[in-house]
Amino acid sequence: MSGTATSGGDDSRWALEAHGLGKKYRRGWALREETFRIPAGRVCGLVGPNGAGKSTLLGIAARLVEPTRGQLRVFGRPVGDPSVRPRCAYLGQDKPLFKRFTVAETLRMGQELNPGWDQAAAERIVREGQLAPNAKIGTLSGGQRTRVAFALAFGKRPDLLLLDEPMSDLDPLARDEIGSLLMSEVAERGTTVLMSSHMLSELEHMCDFLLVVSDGRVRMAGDTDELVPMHTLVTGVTADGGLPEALGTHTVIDVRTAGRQFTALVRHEIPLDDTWQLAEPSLEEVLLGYLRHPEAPALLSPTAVPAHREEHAA
Ligand SMILES: Nc1ncnc2c1ncn2[C@@H]1O[C@H](COP(=O)(O)OP(=O)(O)OP(=O)(O)O)[C@@H](O)[C@H]1O
Repeated sequence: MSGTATSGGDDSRWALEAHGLGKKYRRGWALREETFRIPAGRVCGLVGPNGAGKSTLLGIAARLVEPTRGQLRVFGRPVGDPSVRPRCAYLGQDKPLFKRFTVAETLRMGQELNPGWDQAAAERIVREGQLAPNAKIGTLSGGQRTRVAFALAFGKRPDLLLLDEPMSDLDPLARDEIGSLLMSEVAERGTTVLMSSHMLSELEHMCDFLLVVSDGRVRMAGDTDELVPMHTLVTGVTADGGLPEALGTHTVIDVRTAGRQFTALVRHEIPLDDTWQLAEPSLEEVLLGYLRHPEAPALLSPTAVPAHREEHAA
């Protein structure tokens, strides 16, 4: 849990707490009045298909998008509270930087705008990418610009880091390096990270909490350590081309068949019949099951469900 939360009291245990949070655009709901929470000090993977509502949620947390309904609390405070902004850093997909600024001028701007600025941390990130301080942002490659944007975000020393597909244009070495940096920030400072990504293997490696969204709805949320063991991969022989009847007493999320053999991802409420071959799935297998079947019943672990809150002060 975070050792950096400063607002005191129980609420600062939760980095984000959404109550009936919704965003409606002209064409419809991007986020459909959802209720969930993310504990402080965790690395939370935000997963979902294109158009699921991930950027919308990150945008609301970064105060770039105004919610239509409900409220979002950050470390126990309403997202619009002036105390919230200095504690958050946001890295969007488009990474807006001033093209005419040099790398050094960009970091200087970060220093001037952020009272808790850590110049050494920001410079280290830039140096490790062999970026010349006098290089103009406009002359950098997409991945190099991403590195500068990361330097700005880390230099701010935020308690909450909001990352929208942060590593999509980094080469494998840079991905690995920035990923390690992220993990050491979390370990050393208790920083909370909410990170959208389509790279399931990367999420498996980095995240200890998950928020899966599809069509604006939360489909799964909670500790990976809680969520994954609630599922079993069941392999057996099909009965008349279908699933054995006995499997029907469980929640079957996804089924794959090859010849007469089936492999089903099952959410088990009671122990499974051990005449089948049973195995614990990987996080990636669980995520793929829920992504393939957004109609599967939602699963929120108790950690991800906020206590009822009467007041809705915005
Ligand atoms: N500014 C906007 N105006 C109108 N509709 C929008 C706007 N931003 C997002 N939407 C719509 O809201 C829905 C959710 O979009 P969002 O960008 O949050 O999805 P996403 O999960 O981040 O997708 P991706 O993985 O492709 O980045 C989509 O249907 C999108 O078209």
